[in-house]
Amino acid sequence: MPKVYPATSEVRSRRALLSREGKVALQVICKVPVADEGFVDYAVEIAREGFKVWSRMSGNERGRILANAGKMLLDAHPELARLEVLDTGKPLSESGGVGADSVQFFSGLASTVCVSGSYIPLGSKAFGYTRREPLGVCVGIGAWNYPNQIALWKSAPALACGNSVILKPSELTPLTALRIAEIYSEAGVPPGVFNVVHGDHTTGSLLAGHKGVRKVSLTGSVPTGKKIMERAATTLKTISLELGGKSPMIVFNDANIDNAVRGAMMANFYCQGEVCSNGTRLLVQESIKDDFMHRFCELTNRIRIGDPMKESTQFGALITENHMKKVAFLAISLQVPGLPSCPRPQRRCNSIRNGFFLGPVIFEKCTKDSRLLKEEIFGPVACVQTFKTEEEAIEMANGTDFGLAAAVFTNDIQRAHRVVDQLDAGTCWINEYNLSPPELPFGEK
Ligand SMILES: NC(=O)c1ccc[n+]([C@@H]2O[C@H](COP(=O)([O-])OP(=O)(O)OC[C@H]3O[C@@H](n4cnc5c(N)ncnc54)[C@H](O)[C@@H]3O)[C@@H](O)[C@H]2O)c1
Ligand SMILES: C[N+](C)(C)CCCC=O
Repeated sequence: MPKVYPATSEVRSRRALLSREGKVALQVICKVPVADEGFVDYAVEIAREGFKVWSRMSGNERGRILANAGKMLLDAHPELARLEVLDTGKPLSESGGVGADSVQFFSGLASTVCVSGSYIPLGSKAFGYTRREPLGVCVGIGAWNYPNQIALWKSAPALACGNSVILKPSELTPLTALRIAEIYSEAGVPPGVFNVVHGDHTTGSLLAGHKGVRKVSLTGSVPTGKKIMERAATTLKTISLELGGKSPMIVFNDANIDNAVRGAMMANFYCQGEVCSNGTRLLVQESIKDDFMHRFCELTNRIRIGDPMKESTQFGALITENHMKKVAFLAISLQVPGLPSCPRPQRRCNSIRNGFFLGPVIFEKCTKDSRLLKEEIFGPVACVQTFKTEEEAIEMANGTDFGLAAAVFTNDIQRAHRVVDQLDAGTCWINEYNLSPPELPFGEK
């Protein structure tokens, strides 16, 4: 059975969008416990027991179980997608699915490079060897925008290598982790190996500082990353941080403009703009700016905003009222120095009374030091700037404290690779945006 901890005295409720007979309403959909210190200790103890069993199995045995889980997760796609819509408010067409492929991919690696070491000859009389060993209990702490994907991207490689996992999903999106735990368990993952602990920053902090935990992997904001780094340092545990971004997308005048506009849509308005790697700083070469803006605004104004449970919806609700207010402040109140080019910054979708809907916004007159160009907004707000030369584009692209992702749109393949080589970003795409198959690493530089 998956380890689901019993309710504590403190209970947090969750309001979410429910779709009934075409009407969208805000309702409490579940209550989850917030794990306190006692529960965190309990979870770590259970995970250590699970580790003893799992780490002693051969990579091949683990791989077989994970392959089974990967298939079951794929089959459960419709259900996981629906749960993710309930949790997040993002459209069904953009939910779930992403993640099962990661479990399938890592299942295939479980008995290969993940676990093999090297043989080192030391003359004729001796040799040395290295071993790759699992760490022990690994903690995954998740953000709310991709709950399925985060749970699976974190657990798949850790489990393939023989670690046990404690996942703490975001307190805003608790649902899918529990179903994923059930599926892992049904697929044959032994008790204590994949565990879910619910809670907020207090629970996350307890896990990050726990002496029985060997590694923490966070997907979240930069401030949280700094706090986790501090907490993890108290026990010298290793960490992986997947944090925020303010990524550039460069469009040169020789690019296929329709493809660049498609890329800009994907890089800004997919998942209501709540994507870490989004290319929210659109750098467009001056000579094609008018054409680009015309087509970009036209497509943006055609986005179908609405009930996230409807297959035809392309743009759902933001995660919480507070988040919507923050995005709206930046997108509506902070119109410095001009009005948005694409006039769609309405607070709510007209056809939906409830829910935190905020239409897409495109700014094209941002001054260099505008907050719009510096801060991660994490909502449907795109900023367009122009450049004259390749050198200028590279300088503008690198003018950020973040370094998560970037893209270059051009038909000149030599220029594409030359520019990518000079970009300070962890993931760079050419004539594409936000592709992230499991075969490729994803993350900060
Ligand atoms: N790089 C990536 O792969 C990636 C992917 C998705 C989201 N993100 C980033 O996540 C952010 C949005 O997500 P969010 O609002 O949930 O982020 P957040 O940092 O507020 O919270 C993330 C997780 O950390 C926990 N947490 C918060 N404070 C903590 C603390 N002091 N100690 C331990 N745990 C703590 C939360 O409970 C949550 O589970 C954005 O900045 C976005 O760019 C990054
Ligand atoms: C799969 N995407 C779209 C690249 C999202 C990765 C996670 C970032 O928020």
